[in-house]
Amino acid sequence: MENGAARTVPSVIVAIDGPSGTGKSSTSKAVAARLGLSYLDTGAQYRAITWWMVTNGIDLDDPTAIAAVAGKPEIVSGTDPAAPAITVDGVDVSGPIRTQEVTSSVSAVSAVPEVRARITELQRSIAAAAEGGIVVEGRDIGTTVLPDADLKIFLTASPEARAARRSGELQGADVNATREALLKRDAADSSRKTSPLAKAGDAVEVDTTDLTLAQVVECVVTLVEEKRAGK
Ligand SMILES: Nc1ncnc2c1ncn2[C@@H]1O[C@H](COP(=O)(O)OP(=O)(O)O)[C@@H](O)[C@H]1O
Ligand SMILES: Nc1ccn([C@@H]2O[C@H](COP(=O)(O)OP(=O)(O)O)[C@@H](O)[C@H]2O)c(=O)n1
Repeated sequence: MENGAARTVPSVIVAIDGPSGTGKSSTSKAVAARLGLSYLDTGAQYRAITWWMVTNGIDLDDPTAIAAVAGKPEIVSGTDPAAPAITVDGVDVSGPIRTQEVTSSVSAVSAVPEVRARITELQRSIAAAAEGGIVVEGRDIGTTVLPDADLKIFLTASPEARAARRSGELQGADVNATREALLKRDAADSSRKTSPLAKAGDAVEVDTTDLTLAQVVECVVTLVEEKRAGK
C-alpha cells in the first residue's frame, strides 16, 4: 500500500461442503491460515455430541432418546486453523471423536432434528462472532447454516480417491472396507430429512480427484480473492 497505510480487507464468510474424504478439513484449514480467517469444523461438533451420547449410554437407535438429551452437553469449538480444538463439558475430545465407534454412529445422531437445531445455532453464533471472516466446513453450510455466505464451495472426489486418502490416514485400513463405510455414511447423510448433505444451487463445485491438496487450496484462495475484489 502506498504511504504504508493499513489495508482494510473486507470480512468474508466461506462455506465448504462435500462428502467425506474430499479434502474439506485440509483445504479449509489451509485457506483460513493463508488468508488470516477463522476456521470451524462442523463435523467435529457432530462427532463431539455423538461421543457424549456414546459415553453416556444413550440408545442411538432411538431418535426420541437422542432428542431428549440433545441440549445437555456443552460443546466449545476453537476457531484457530493452526490448532483446532474442541471440548465437551470442558473435556478435550479432539482424539476420542475420531474413533471408529464415533465415526460409525455419527450419521444416526446428526440426523435428529433437535441435534441439528442446537448445533446449527452454535455454528451461526460462532460465524457471527468471527470479525475478520471465517471458513466453515461441513455438509449443509451453504444450504442451511449460512445460506448468505459470500462464497460456497462444494468439493467432490471419486469414491476410490476418497477411500485411498482415508485408508492412508487410518494406517493399514482395508481400502474396500473404507470405501463401503464412506459410501454408507454418504447415503445416510444425503437421505436424511433435515438438512441433508447437498450442494447449494450457487456453490462452485470442485472435483479434487486428480488435484493435489495444494492445487485445491490455490483454487479456493483465488475464488475468495476474486470475491473480495468484487469480481
Ligand atoms: N487433493 C488431495 N489429494 C490428495 N490427498 C488429499 C487431498 N485433499 C485431502 N487429502 C488428504 O485426504 C485425507 C482426507 O482429507 P480431509 O481434508 O480430512 O477430508 P474431509 O474433511 O473432506 O473428510 C487427508 O489425509 C488429506 O491430507
Ligand atoms: N455440517 C455437517 C457436518 C457434519 N455432519 C455429520 O457429521 C459427520 C462427520 O463429519 P466429518 O466432517 O467429521 O466427517 P469426515 O468427512 O471428516 O469423515 C458426517 O458424516 C455427518 O453425519 C453433518 O451432519 N452436518
